[in-house]
Amino acid sequence: MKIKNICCIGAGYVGGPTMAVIAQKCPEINVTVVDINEKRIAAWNDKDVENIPIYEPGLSKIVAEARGRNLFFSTDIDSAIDKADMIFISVNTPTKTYGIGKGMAADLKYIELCARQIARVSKSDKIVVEKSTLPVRTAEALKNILDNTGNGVNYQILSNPEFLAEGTAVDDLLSPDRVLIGGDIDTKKGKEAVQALVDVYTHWVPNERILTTNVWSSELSKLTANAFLAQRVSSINAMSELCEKTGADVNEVARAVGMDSRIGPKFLKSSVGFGGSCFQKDILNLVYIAKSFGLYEVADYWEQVIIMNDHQKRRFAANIVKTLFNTVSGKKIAFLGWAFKKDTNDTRESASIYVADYLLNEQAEIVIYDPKVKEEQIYADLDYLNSRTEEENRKRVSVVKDPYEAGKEAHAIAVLTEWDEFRTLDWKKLYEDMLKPAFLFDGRRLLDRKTKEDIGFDFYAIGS
Ligand SMILES: NC(=O)C1=CN([C@@H]2O[C@H](COP(=O)(O)OP(=O)(O)OC[C@H]3O[C@@H](n4cnc5c(N)ncnc54)[C@H](O)[C@@H]3O)[C@@H](O)[C@H]2O)C=CC1
Ligand SMILES: O=C(O)[C@H]1O[C@H](OP(=O)(O)OP(=O)(O)OC[C@H]2O[C@@H](n3ccc(=O)[nH]c3=O)[C@H](O)[C@@H]2O)[C@H](O)[C@@H](O)[C@@H]1O
Repeated sequence: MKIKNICCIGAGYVGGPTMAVIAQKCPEINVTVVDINEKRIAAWNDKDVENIPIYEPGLSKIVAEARGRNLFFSTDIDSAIDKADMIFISVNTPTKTYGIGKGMAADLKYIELCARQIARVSKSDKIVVEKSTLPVRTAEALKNILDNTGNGVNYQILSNPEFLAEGTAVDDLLSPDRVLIGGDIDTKKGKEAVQALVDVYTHWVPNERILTTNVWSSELSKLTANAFLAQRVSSINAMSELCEKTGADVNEVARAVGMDSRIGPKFLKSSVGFGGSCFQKDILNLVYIAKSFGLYEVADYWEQVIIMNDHQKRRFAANIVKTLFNTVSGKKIAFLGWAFKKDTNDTRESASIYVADYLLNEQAEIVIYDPKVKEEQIYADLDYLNSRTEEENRKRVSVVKDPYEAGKEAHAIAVLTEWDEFRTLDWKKLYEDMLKPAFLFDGRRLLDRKTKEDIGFDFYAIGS
């Protein structure tokens, strides 16, 4: 079966870049990305391709090539569903904030709405692809909704989780470690559906990197991959605290350990704690699923990854207070970085939000500089926590466009994101403009200790 029309519901960090690459690589397939968010769709359609709503290196060029040719962005969801032979669901699946499973389970209301809309609109057979990260066995619920509409349409459900990381999305999509496709491989129609999606990817992904499994393995593999990745960060962060007590250096330990080919060198960078929209959400979801099957030891095991991460954020903040003679009340602390990692403007679950909140509770004054994050986003992140009034957040936190302004007359500087530009700042100038003793806290192991101490800083770095 040859796919001619693809529809993707959800034009976010995953739907947008993924479909742009599919459209670029498969010029004979029409790809329409739809969303209920009109502003977002308008931004994807902006005449100036640099204004597309997601910043990812290399993305605007791909969009420029395919948009209007075989890549379209639209709010007409019904018509795109109607035309499509394959529909990707790429909507958000946040942690539930209400009801049963509050704070743990994935909120599947957006997924269900998509399924109901597909069921209502479809007149011809469809392959429905789960692109969002979902709890294992969600495909069963989707199939139930789709098959019970009684309009004679045949649906095949596939799971095709996405493994891209923000900041490197385009490279990750163009040359993925693997593409995972789960389907009903025991039936003829199921096999055909899997093959149809395999044929889309083989336009640019080598066959040996395309892995097919049953649906449940595919759904669970995505949660597992994120849990393992986050676990590595929590593992090295746990060691960072021990390093600080013993005179070992976490970078040296990571290097020594990572050279063991069974362990490998990646994802062993100690930090102030992992952030991003997915690690915490997906592990909480895994913990919830394990508990719902009565697997309490499994749940506790994975929950520890989150507990360690929360501890790392808290202890970084607590160390600032302790080092500044046990009080930061009324003291100015400069933050370099607010994004959850470099090369993205995404701040979801960024460690900086929680470090700031802790210090604000201790009555600090915070001045923030980040090269890509907008002021309104920073205030929105703090307001969302509900720790104090919006007025108070604006009174005690300021956002500046220049790192030197942030450092002026500060008691301390804290590096929260590993932006490359922070390495090459004029640290001598920063030092001179600060109050003395001038404290510098490196939450990313970005800066060289010796040169900073030679300048005169009281220097603290995670894990050394
Ligand atoms: N952000 C990332 O780097 C990655 C995310 N994922 C997963 O992909 C999924 C999507 O994540 P993001 O793209 O980051 O989310 P996002 O929040 O950036 O985008 C989701 C979009 O879906 C739209 N939407 C929600 N309900 C809709 C409906 N009923 N009809 C039409 N549009 C609807 C929203 O308006 C929003 O624009 C999540 O399950 C996430 O866990 C997976 C891999 C990487
Ligand atoms: O499902 C998802 O959303 C995605 O989640 C992560 O991607 P992402 O969160 O975009 O970025 P990462 O590079 O994984 O970084 C996550 C956090 O961990 C931190 N980190 C990462 C690596 C490391 O060694 N140390 C460390 O502290 C980063 O600074 C960042 O805060 C995974 O890497 C992707 O494979 C996955 O598709």
